[in-house]
This record gives sequence, C-alpha cells and structure tokens, in this order.
Amino acid sequence: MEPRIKNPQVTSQSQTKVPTTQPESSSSQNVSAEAAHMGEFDPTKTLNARAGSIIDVRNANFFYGAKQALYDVSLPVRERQVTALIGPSGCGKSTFLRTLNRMNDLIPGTRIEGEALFDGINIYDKKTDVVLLRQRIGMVFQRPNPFPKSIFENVAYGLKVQGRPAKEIKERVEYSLRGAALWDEVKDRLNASALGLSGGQQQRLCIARALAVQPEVLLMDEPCSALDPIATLKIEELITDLVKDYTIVIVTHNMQQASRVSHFTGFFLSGKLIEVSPTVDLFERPRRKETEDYISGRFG
Ligand SMILES: Nc1ncnc2c1ncn2[C@@H]1O[C@H](COP(=O)(O)OP(=O)(O)OP(=O)(O)O)[C@@H](O)[C@H]1O
Repeated sequence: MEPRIKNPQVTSQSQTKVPTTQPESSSSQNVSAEAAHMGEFDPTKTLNARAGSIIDVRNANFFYGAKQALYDVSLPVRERQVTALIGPSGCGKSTFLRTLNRMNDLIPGTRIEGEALFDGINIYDKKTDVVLLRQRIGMVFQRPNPFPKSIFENVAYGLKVQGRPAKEIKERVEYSLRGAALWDEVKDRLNASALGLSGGQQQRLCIARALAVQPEVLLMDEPCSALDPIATLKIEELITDLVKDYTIVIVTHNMQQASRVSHFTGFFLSGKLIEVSPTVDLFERPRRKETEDYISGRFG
C-alpha cells in the first residue's frame, strides 16, 4: 500500500464532547483554541464501530522480572481506526503498546503470557520473526529520535537495510515524507542533517521513517509530549489523515487529545484494562465507575 501523498485534511468542527473537568495544561488549551480555529477533525464522523480487529489481544499478562505490569488484558485493535490508550502514570499504557510489536523483548528479564493475533500469527510466540513484525507494526516514540544523518538517509534507512534498489528508495522517501506532511518543508534540503529540523519536524521525520517500510499499524507512544502546541496540532492532523491508510494506536496522557483524534479509547488502571469503548461513549457514557472517576478528574 502506498502512503497517501496529499497534505493532511481537516474536517468540520468536532461534536465530540471533550472532557473539561480535568485540569488542562496551558499548552493543551492553546491547542484546543488553535484546533477550533482551523476546523477540528471529528473522529465520530469516521468511527466504524464494526471495524474488524487487525490485532486481537487476549488475556495478556506482562512481567518485568517478578513485577507484573499487565493483568489479563484483552483488547481488539480495530483496522484503520485510531485507538487511544489513556490512564494515570504507571498504569501500563506504554508497556501494553510495546507488547504489540515486541519492543519489550529488548528489556532483559521480561515475560509475556496470553496471545495477540495479527494476520494469523501470535505476536507473542517465540517463533515470530520480530524484525518483520516491527516492519509491519512500526513505532514512533515520545521524543523524536532521528539518526544523526541527513533527512534523506533517515527515511531511506530501513529500505537500505532491506536492500531495495536506489530508484525505489528515492521514490519511497518522497512518498513517505509527503505521507508525513513534511515534504514541502524539506524537499530542498534532503541532504541536510535531520538534527537541524525543529522538534515537530523531527517527529514527522520519524513518522516518515516508520512509513517508509510500509507498515500496516503505527504505534505512537505519547508522540506530542515533547512538542509545542502548534507542532502538536500538526501531528494530530497528520494522525487523522494517516488513519485512512493505517491503523494507529496512540498512548496519550492528554484526554483532550484522545477525544480529538481517536475512534476508540482504552482506559488502563494499575495494569488492568478497565474499559475500551468508542471514544465518544467512553467520555460521555463511561460504563465503569473507575473510568468516570478518572475522566472527571477525581484521580490521576
Ligand atoms: N523497564 C522497566 N523495568 C521495570 N519496571 C518497569 C519498566 N518499565 C515500566 N515499568 C513499570 O511497569 C509499570 C507500567 O509502566 P508503564 O511505563 O507501562 O506505564 P505508563 O502508563 O505508560 O506510564 P506513564 O504514563 O508514566 O508513561 C510501572 O509500574 C513501571 O514502573
């Protein structure tokens, strides 16, 4: 599948009720004001409550050594929808996200039980090819982490590792940079160092790098937490555009962000998935008291 090559579109004003009782940081207030000004994406318009699951996690338990961090988590990741993971610090959001492409394998002494089905394979199975898995399920981290190389080389990196021909690499670098809404800003300086880009541009470069190897799923671990409000808005717009072609799972501390960009939201507490629902339902009609307490700012 080719990454989309147009610029991100924004649609009409959101009707999603954004939680207001949780104290907002001034930066997220700025984002809301900016988003309202630009015409906010409305995930309720593209919610597909019947979308099939591209990944189906069943009864996952995860351990750091003797410490259990996830308890019996079952969660479907719906295809071409944005699933947000929210919850207080330390509740296991990032741990869960990293189980989806086995990034936790890189941490010594970790162990996982249960199953996560992805295209007929169990992600957790020891025999699963993790290199291939991570190509198909790409990841973007909290802090932009470009390589100390040129903009072009950053995006081309995975393709070179795959031994793709030079012509294909050149084309795919452009597609990926367009897909990440960065092309127009960098097309005249592809050989300049990626480290010279702004934080927001670096994060979009990291998204382009992930897109270059044609993943089906993108995992984003608080991708805006190091960015200013305007750069955050650009990433949010980008997410709403990318989801037309990719499945996205995003960890966020920011409930307003979950409301703005996601179709489904999972609420974690103390390593347990308390509730997963269409985002609008989770915020307006939470099924569990713990969820209601959290979204109304009673804890966390
Ligand atoms: N490398 C690690 N080794 C041991 N314990 C860890 C490690 N990483 C996370 N944990 C523990 O696992 C639990 C879940 O952490 P995790 O980072 O997944 O939570 P989180 O919800 O993403 O938190 P935050 O919102 O603060 O990023 C916490 O108790 C944390 O201390």
